[in-house]
Amino acid sequence: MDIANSKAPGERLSWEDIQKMRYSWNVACEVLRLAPPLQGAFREAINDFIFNGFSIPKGWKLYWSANSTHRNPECFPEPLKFDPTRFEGKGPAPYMFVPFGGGPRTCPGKEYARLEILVFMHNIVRRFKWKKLVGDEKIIVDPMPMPAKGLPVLLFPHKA
Ligand code: HEM
Repeated sequence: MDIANSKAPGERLSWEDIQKMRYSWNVACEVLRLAPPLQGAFREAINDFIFNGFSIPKGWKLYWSANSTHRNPECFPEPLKFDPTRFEGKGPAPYMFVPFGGGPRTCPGKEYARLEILVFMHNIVRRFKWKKLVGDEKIIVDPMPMPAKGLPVLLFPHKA
């Protein structure tokens, strides 16, 4: 809220403001951890190798899963608990938090997505209070996670 409160009505966010929105981004990361938009992707083994005692032959198709990595208690203790503080300080070790993939094929739109998410969060908090119309709405995966009923909300504009 520090950034939201520092802006005059109608004043736009600057790039510097975006860099300071650490807490908002930690919240967004925790959402991306529990409901990664892309569940994972395929790779092809370019060599024979052994992983966790399994022998993987060259040419096999492999699936890396963001979802199972993000819910692995060795990576994230109490994995089902929503806790944005996990991303404070250095945050998770490399390749434990992979909503945008990792390595040479990491999502090239990652920074643009971060910008869009933070600008959206800023504007919705700044302009509205809201009330969810479906209390315990489930998330369905088809193939991307989405609220089962489309997340209907009532928006209440703040008074100017
Ligand atoms: C929250 C938003 C987004 C998420 C969670 C996301 C996630 C991902 C993931 C997991 C991959 C696969 C990485 C891999 O195979 O290792 C990917 C690839 C890709 N993403 Fe995104 N993405 C997002 C937004 C965007 C945006 C905004 C753009 C473009 C403006 C974009 C463009 C791409 C492209 C072109 C690839 C293919 C890269 C390659 O194969 O080399 N993404 N994304």
